[in-house]
Amino acid sequence: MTKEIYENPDLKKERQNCPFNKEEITNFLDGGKEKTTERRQLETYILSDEQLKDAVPMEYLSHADKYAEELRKSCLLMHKLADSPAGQVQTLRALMGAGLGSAILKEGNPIALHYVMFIPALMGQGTVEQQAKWLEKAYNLNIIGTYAQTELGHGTFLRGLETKATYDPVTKEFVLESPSLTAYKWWPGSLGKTANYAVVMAQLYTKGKCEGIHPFMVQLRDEETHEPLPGILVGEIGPKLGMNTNDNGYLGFDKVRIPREQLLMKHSQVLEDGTYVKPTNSKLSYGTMVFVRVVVCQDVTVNLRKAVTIATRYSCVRRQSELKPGDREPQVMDYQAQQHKLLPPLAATFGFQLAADHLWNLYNTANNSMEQGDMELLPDLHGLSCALKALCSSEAANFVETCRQSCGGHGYMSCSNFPRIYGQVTAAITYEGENTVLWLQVARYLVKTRKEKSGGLSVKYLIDEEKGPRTVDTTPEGIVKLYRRVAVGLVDIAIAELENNSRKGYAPHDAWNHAAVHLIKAAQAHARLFVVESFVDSLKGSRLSAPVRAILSQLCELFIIYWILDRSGDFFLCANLKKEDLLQLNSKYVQLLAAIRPQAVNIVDSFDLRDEILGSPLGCWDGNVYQRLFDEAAKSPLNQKNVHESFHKYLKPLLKSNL
Ligand SMILES: CC(C)(COP(=O)(O)OP(=O)(O)OC[C@H]1O[C@@H](n2cnc3c(N)ncnc32)[C@H](O)[C@@H]1OP(=O)(O)O)[C@@H](O)C(=O)NCCC(=O)NCCSC(=O)/C=C/CC(=O)O
Ligand SMILES: Cc1cc2nc3c(=O)[nH]c(=O)nc-3n(C[C@H](O)[C@H](O)[C@H](O)COP(=O)(O)OP(=O)(O)OC[C@H]3O[C@@H](n4cnc5c(N)ncnc54)[C@H](O)[C@@H]3O)c2cc1C
Repeated sequence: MTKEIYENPDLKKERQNCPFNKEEITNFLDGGKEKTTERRQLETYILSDEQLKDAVPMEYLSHADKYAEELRKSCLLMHKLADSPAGQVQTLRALMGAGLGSAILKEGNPIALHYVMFIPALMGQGTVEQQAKWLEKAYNLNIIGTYAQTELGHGTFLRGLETKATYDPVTKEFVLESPSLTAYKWWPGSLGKTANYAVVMAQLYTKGKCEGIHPFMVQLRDEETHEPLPGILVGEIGPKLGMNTNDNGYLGFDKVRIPREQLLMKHSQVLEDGTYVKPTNSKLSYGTMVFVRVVVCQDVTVNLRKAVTIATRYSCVRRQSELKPGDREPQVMDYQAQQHKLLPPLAATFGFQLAADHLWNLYNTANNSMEQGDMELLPDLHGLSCALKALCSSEAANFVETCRQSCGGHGYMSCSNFPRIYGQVTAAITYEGENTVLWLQVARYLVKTRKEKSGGLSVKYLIDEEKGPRTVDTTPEGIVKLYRRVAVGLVDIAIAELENNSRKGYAPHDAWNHAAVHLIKAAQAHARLFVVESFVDSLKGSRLSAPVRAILSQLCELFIIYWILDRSGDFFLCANLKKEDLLQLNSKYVQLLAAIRPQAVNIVDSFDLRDEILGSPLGCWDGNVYQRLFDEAAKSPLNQKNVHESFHKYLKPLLKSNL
């Protein structure tokens, strides 16, 4: 007899009469039907492997056992690469990301940095000969590497890094030293116990002169015994807010000698006699970070998609309180307040994905031209990658926390998966460039462009400023113009602040520091303009059926209005917005909440996120929330016996002690 598949009746009702083809949205997000098929095959290939399932929930393991268990699964995943139906590159991309990879390696991937930064650093910083020497070993996992840049005393200020690499022309070697405790590398993933090699970023000294930060290939551990090599002091930094098996570690050097050829010399060189050959652009050694910032935008979007799916399905299963006196308790998704919490992040997942796709294309174009020696696109790529990484990570972290809060007490359970999702997304605010620092990098680029009237495609609006009447048109295209006016206006306000500070007699660095609040606002407005424009333009340019276009256009309109209502001061200040315009936008916003509400479950179903990837009893497709919560509670070691042994040891004596 076929087992009746349970489906929560409320979810079942939500799914009836869906006006659009969910598969079409799935294909749109995957990049085509073939990509969807490939992804599903890969997910089945990985998720059906019983050896990759956790015998007990990771929460109940020790720090060391969590690491060992995640390393076991991570190594097993690497063995599965060869037979993957999706090919190595696609499979690795999926396994290193926030979707399929996190479904298996819930506490973090001990070898993530090998693929996320070590290999990209070898490719981006190594000569053809150096790539030939090490890349094959890296791809074959004969060596495991990390990217060791941040130190105990410095993460942001790269020019302040202390690790030294001094060239010895007699032996034709570099001598690596950590001159102080603060010079110890601190944070690199996979460094604690896993990696045996690292690309180490160090201050290069030759002929008595410091030539700045450069990348060095360094062996850390013996390839057979895994013992640290002489002069290498390495270990793990301890528990963190999340990602506790990413194996973040520390690394100190006590006069470690490496051959000259282990300076990665794609962009700059040191000749045998110690002569330094400069790069065409001194920031090319920062290239690995640019690549990862671009990838971070996609990863935080996947995490946000998971959080929104969990919260949306749960909000349609959960019935609470009384809307109409005497009526049955309503689904909490029927409260406008709940829609206001969940539908903007739902819309944001599309906006961030489309912007991230746009940035990825820019990265590939820029990288190809830089490979030919053409640096023209680098400033725009740096500015945009900083802007989008900072915006997507901070907005996604806030939205994930809102999703967690929207699920009440059950959202606070570890098994809800919100703590892990939040731990992953909030880390992205800090790593790959702390967001405030990146905003200031963006502002530097905007001010320079506005003043010099020259810059890349993403800042063209600062050069060819639109002329004509400053009317307020609240169509999507008209709203993009409002965002553009705000972006220009806030840059001009920041520049006026800088000039005002200079007139007060501030030195340039003080004038800059005392304008930081305005500079950061201008940078954020620039980033929002990019996302809004990508969202509107991508929908205009896409071939979609009328029903799909209708729902995606509603989501787009909701999202671009949401940010106006959230930042209305900027729009009053710079975009000629009037009170009546804002009231009109507010009523449009609540109309859109009501219009999208009936399709919320169908939209998150279109994300096609398997239960194993969501990893949450609150968000399962069938909506069987309460039974699943109970099943999770039953796994607690404390529930294995009615009376825990500690009662007899501690509580009973207390109860009998008549204090
Ligand atoms: C904050 C930074 C960028 C400051 O760098 P600095 O050398 O001090 O440069 P300036 O601020 O003086 O700017 C000079 C000039 O250079 C341009 N520029 C800066 N960075 C880049 C770049 N990456 N690409 C291209 N151009 C760049 C800048 O625009 C200026 O141009 P002008 O024309 O205006 O002169 C730097 O210190 C920095 O990047 N800090 C952040 C460090 C960071 O990101 N660390 C990440 C470590 S790895 C990690 O976190 C891994 C995580 C694990 C995981 O991802 O899983
Ligand atoms: C989960 C995780 C994984 C990581 N993995 C790696 C890795 O694999 N490899 C690696 O090398 N590093 C790694 N890092 C380190 C990470 O790159 C740094 O933490 C990050 O660059 C921030 O630097 P910091 O920690 O020195 O913070 P700081 O820069 O000290 O930030 C402290 C405060 O100072 C402020 N601040 C700093 N400079 C300025 C300024 N110029 N203007 C205004 N405010 C400023 C910041 O905004 C922040 O509020 C990781 C970090 C985390 C959290």
